[in-house]
This record gives sequence, C-alpha cells and structure tokens, in this order.
Amino acid sequence: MGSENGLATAHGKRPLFSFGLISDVQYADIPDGRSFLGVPRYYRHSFLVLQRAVKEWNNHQRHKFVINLGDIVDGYCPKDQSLNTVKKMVDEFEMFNGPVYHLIGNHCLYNLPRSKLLPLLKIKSLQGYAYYDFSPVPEYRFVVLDGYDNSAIGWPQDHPTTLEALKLLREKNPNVDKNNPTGLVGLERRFLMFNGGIGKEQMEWFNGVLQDATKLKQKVIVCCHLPLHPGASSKEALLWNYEEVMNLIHKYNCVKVCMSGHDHKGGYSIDSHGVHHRVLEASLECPPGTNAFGYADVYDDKISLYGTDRMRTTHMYFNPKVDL
Ligand SMILES: Nc1ccn([C@@H]2O[C@H](COP(=O)(O)O)[C@@H](O)[C@H]2O)c(=O)n1
Ligand SMILES: O=P(O)(O)OC[C@H](O)CO
Repeated sequence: MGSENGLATAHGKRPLFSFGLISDVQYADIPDGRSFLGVPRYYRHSFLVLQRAVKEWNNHQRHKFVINLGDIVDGYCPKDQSLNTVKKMVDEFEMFNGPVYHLIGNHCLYNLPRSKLLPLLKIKSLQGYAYYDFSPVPEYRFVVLDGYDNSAIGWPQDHPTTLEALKLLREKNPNVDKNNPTGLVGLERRFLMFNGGIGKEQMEWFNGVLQDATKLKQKVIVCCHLPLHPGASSKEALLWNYEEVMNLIHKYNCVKVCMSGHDHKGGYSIDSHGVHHRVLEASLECPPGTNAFGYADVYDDKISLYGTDRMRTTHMYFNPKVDL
C-alpha cells in the first residue's frame, strides 16, 4: 500500500483524519465461478482479502473508521447459510479497532430481508431503510444513501415499492429477464433488476442533510452502493435516478466526493461541477494472493485514496473555485 502513514505529507500537512475502505467482498463458501460476462469470481478467497484488509487497517493505527461499500455476501451463498455467513463477515469487520459503517447492496438483499440484515449490519434505520449520515470530524459529513430504496429486490413481493419498481422495469426493459440489458440503448441500460433508485422521502432527507452541511460549512462525502455518475461506471451499474440525485448534489457546493461499489472493475471521473466519483474495485475479483482494499487520507483540500494491488490509488483535489 502506498503509504503516508498519517504523517506529514508531500504538501506538508497532516490529514484531518483517515479511514479504511473496501467493497463487494461477496463472500460465499462455494467454489470459484464467473460473472455473467465471464469475469472470474473468487468467492472463498474474498474472505482472505477482508482479513488482510482488517490487519492492514489495524496496523495503520490512525484510521478513525472503516466503510464497507456493500455486498458483504454473494447471492450464490446457500440460503440456509445466509445468516451465519453475514454474521461471519460482520465479525471479521469487527476485528477492526474502531467503528465500521456498512452499506447494503443487491447481493445482501438476495440473502436476507431488510428486517434481519439491517440489525446485523448495525444500521440504525427507520422503517427498514438503510440511509444515514455521520460526522467523524466537525469539518466533514458522510452521507450513506440506500440505493435499493426503490427496488424490485429486498421488499416483500406484494409491497407497493416492489410493484412500482416492477412496473418501471416493464416500461423500460422489454426483456423477460429484467437483469438482461440486451436492446437497451445508452444510459437506458441501467434499467436492470439488480439496480434501484432513491425514493422521494430519502431525497427530502438528503436535501435536508446537504442544507445543514452547507450551514455548518462541512464538506460532504456521499456513499452509495450504486454509482451516481456515468463517467465512472458502466451504464449497466448506474442508480436508476442518478440524474435526479446529481441535480440535487449540484445545487450545493458541499459535496466533494461520491464513492460507490457494484461495478466491480472500478472507475473514476470528475463531473462538470468538480465532484469526484470513485467506484471501488471489488474484492471478489482478486485472484488468490492479491487484494483490493485501501484507505483514504482526508485533508481540507483533497482526499488521497491509497489502494492495495487491484484497488487503484486516486488523489482527488477539490476545485478551489468552488467555495463553501
Ligand atoms: N450483460 C448481462 C449481465 C447480467 N445479466 C444477468 O444478470 C445476472 C447477474 O449477473 P452477474 O454479472 O452478477 O453474474 C445474470 O444471471 C443474468 O441474468 C445479463 O443477462 N446480461
Ligand atoms: O454485483 P453484481 O454481481 O450484481 O454485478 C453487478 C454488475 O457488476 C453491474 O454491472
């Protein structure tokens, strides 16, 4: 891991704080396999990646917390093992000497209902939603979005949200298999069942948090399992209503970085308003002996993400013209 070890850096400053990050561990006690498109997936090895990540984060000694960008378990995990597998993963995360913040992903929801999943992940939620915020230092606010708020997965089959999401998928995606993007053109390829969107109440809550952060002169890092910007992601992995979310973010100047998982190859872009979008490379796709985890050093004018092996290092400088 490229390291500044939390000490004075090249531009002479100490980070305000640092934190560990990882995404798409997608562990299951099953033999190696492949994605639909043929990319190898190492279901058992991904647990070893997590173990090595926790060891590194603890060795560093200065990380204030760790954030898991979602999909702690894989959809192929035998369903009679789901509960114990999620517990095993949470227990491993809890070997970290500090708080751990989890996001939910589609694979989590293939395994467990929200009522079981959220308490295990220690996500304090209202009515089963998995969005929340926290402020590790007065200068920064993290917003965790629930990208499966509007979704055809994770809610009971007869739930109004499921029915509404299925209606949208029928309108947008003519394929029988609603995970199949064949025939969908351009950004419409995001209308797949393994994606989802942010609902009205969550949007209102998000707007309120951005207003409050602006008042407090806090910089905001938005985290969502589903990517929010086409420049950093495959079209097939995007949040259904990413434009609505980005329009809201762009009304304010406080959001500096958006972080996601889901699109396993990873990605990075800066949008037209200078907001950085970083999609993290998946732990699941690390061949044995390799890794994909990292940590971020956070300053008042940049975030440096230091990746290990398959997770790329990214220095994200904030646009000095964008004042708080
Ligand atoms: N191009 C694609 C990608 C996926 N699918 C469908 O999605 C399911 C999940 O895909 P994974 O990459 O997670 O394995 C897969 O079973 C397909 O139904 C697709 O049709 N076309
Ligand atoms: O996380 P999965 O297995 O549902 O795969 C999602 C795809 O990578 C999105 O393009």
